[in-house]
Amino acid sequence: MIEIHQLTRRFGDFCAVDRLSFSVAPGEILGFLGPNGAGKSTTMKMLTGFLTPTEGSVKICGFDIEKQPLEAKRLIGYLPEGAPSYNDMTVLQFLDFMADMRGLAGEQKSQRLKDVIAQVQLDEVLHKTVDTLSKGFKRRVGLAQAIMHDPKVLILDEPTDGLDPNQKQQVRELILNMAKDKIIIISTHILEEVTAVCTRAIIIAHGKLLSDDSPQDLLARSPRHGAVRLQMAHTPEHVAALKSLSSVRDVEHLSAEQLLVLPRYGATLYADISELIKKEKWPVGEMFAEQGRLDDVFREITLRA
Ligand SMILES: Nc1ncnc2c1ncn2[C@@H]1O[C@H](COP(=O)(O)OP(=O)(O)OP(=O)(O)O)[C@@H](O)[C@H]1O
Repeated sequence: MIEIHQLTRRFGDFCAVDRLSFSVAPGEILGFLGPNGAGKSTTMKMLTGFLTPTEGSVKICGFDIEKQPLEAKRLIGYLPEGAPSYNDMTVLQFLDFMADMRGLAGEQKSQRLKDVIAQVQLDEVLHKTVDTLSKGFKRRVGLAQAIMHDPKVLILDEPTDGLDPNQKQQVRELILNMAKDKIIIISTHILEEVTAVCTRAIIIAHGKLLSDDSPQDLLARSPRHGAVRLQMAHTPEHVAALKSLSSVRDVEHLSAEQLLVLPRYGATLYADISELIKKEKWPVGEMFAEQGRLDDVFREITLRA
């Protein structure tokens, strides 16, 4: 369990993180979201003991990060923002060094190095120095050092930043495969990351917690959630007939061939519209149920703050 209580960080008069409190349990993959400058990295740095809070506390599996830093840090793997340091080491030298730092030795160390290099797919760059790597490979080296000691807690600051779409997919699969009994916190402003890997999402802005929900519940707050898109050449009569259904809140004209039918709060449209189409024998090409858009919800929550 991670327990965060009233966590606050000020830089002079400026409050970057403002009394955040939340807990994360094993098995959860928490997406930590917020616009630029919201306080995500500052929070990650305090969770991992890199930055001292002005007020509040962080407990990692019962160990206070300030009072019992060694016990707490042993349990954490951290991928910070940006790239790993030690630029003049080769990837292999760097990972070997990190394995030593984490107390691995002998056969256990060799096996773990082999496994991590395979998991993060670093074979082709093992003998290149870190400073010559592309941004994507630097992120992957950072990820490899974070998981080296198979930590109970993984804190990843923008883990897929700079990766191409294939690498993003691989890293997300890796995170999902590791998640079983770990606590994983991912800071991101990429909303697709949340639906792809997270079981829960916290949204912050100006250092304050604004929302704490499952990705599904967040999506359900989208004005488009449950809307139905109809592919059909339409007339004002079609629109009027749709609007007369009690489950319909509004009908948006997307193009001459497409209508978006929005539901009243809590209503389900699909069956009502199907029935109308069948009864009136409308020439509908396709009909899609919309899931909603996380970026609409994110904008609504963070712009209101
Ligand atoms: N050492 C510092 N001194 C002064 N201000 C700082 C310091 N570190 C961070 N800040 C400020 O605190 C705020 C939060 O920064 P932080 O890096 O935590 O945001 P973020 O949510 O991670 O943003 P991004 O998505 O852009 O990485 C910003 O306004 C930043 O300028």
